[in-house]
Amino acid sequence: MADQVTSYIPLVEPASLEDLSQISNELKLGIAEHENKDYLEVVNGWLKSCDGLRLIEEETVPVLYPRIPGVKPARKDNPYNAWATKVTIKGEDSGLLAGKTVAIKDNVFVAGTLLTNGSKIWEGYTPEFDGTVVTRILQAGGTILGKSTCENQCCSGNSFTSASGPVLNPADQTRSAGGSSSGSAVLIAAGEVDMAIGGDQGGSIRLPSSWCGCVGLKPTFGLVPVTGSLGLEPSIDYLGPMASNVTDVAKLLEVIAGYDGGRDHRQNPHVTIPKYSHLLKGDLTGVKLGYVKEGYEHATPGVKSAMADVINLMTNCGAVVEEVSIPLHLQCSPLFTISLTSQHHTMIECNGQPPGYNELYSVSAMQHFKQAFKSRAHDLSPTVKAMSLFGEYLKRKDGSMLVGRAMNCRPVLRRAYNDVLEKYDALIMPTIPFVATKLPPAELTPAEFEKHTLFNTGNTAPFNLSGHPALTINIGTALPEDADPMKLDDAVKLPVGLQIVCKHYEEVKLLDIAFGVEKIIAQGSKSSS
Ligand SMILES: NC(=O)c1ccccc1
Repeated sequence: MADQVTSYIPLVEPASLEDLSQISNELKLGIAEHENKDYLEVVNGWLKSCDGLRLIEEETVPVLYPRIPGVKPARKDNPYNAWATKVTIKGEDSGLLAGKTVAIKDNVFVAGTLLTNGSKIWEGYTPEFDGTVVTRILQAGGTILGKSTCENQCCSGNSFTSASGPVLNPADQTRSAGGSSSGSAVLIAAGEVDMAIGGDQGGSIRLPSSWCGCVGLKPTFGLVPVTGSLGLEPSIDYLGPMASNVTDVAKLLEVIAGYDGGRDHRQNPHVTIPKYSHLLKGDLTGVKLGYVKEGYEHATPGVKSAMADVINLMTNCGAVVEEVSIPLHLQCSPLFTISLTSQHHTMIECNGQPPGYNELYSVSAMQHFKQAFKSRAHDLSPTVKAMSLFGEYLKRKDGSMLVGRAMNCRPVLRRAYNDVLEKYDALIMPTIPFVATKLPPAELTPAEFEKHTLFNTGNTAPFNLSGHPALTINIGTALPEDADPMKLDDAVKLPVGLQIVCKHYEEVKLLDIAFGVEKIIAQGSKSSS
């Protein structure tokens, strides 16, 4: 039939008189009972006109590389619980990622492969197209080995909230791997993949990278398209590269960065993508670094000492490191709380994809979420439930003004960092002021649960709000504060991450500084062994 184009039009029943009179009463629209039938004609006329959608083709994303559905590996093949699903997808024979294996965080679409987003809510959902980053990895010759476990709806900086159970830190399996891209970091640290895609709304790339000893980059807002992934809140959603070294992070960034033809409203079409991986020199001579006092004051002695060591090495290589103060850095946590919690509720009300953006929507994901949320919202984690409660409460109490007020602080925060970045090439601070904590016990009250999920984002979330690119790189290890003082000789030292932050779109400089740090750390460990 010539007039039949699209596959699927979501069904909405025609309105009844009762529907309209109920809504107009609730909204106090001042519509008289006898007028309702006129309004019914207008409303149902609009609804009828929506049938016309059938005549217009829908933007679809072709799946370019064949694959078979994945499988969840058996426990013995998944010692850290870092794989959500294993599926091998081979890309082009050549390209920047030829020979590289990649894991994809389980909030990103891999067509034909189950997606869980760490939550039972998504049980049974299979996306029908690939996230843009997935397509780009395959086009660049990468081989995808599967989906990595992530925290429940990505709402945690720890690694115990996934519906499939805790993800274990390879350095000490009683400890957290960090999250929410927990599996991505663990698979890199355990040597199961070369690289991984992570997602980050408050630190979820950098937190697990830091605690597992990887390199992880949250790019400038909008540099990497998030098309074909499940977000939390459109103004703090990011995808980015993770790997065991700076060169691989630069390569993966080079492949996934860049304009996606308008499928992601966050992107600027005029940004050109440098060949990041060709531009690494690692010369720290004359590089000016601002050591953010507020990001460091609360660090544990072990983390402070690792930071002091790396600063010493950097200074020996000609870098200039000076303490800087940015008081807002410590004061902006309510901005994150408001974006994450109340705005996340908006996402839930909109089935994960708020209307009004000029971008690609996954209608199947919206449909799945809608049905699942109706029947099994009880399966969400206590943190996500608390976010729903808070968001709905704010909505009922006109809290949207609070959201607006908080959003208006964002440019001020951005300027506070930019003012300092006028005088320094980069800001530095520990990514997390303490090393990996013990995985919590299974039975937690909602308040304890919340504490264990939102406790480590103090230095990371500000840059989700400000949009700056922020990278974490391992600078050594430290003893955990809670190590048994009687058994210090047996205690495992755990990775410490250095966070480096540059101006918007200065990923070349950021990666180059990180490359310099990587070099001196490698030299340092050579000379000390
Ligand atoms: N998705 C995130 O980045 C996140 C991190 C930590 C806590 C909550 C969310």
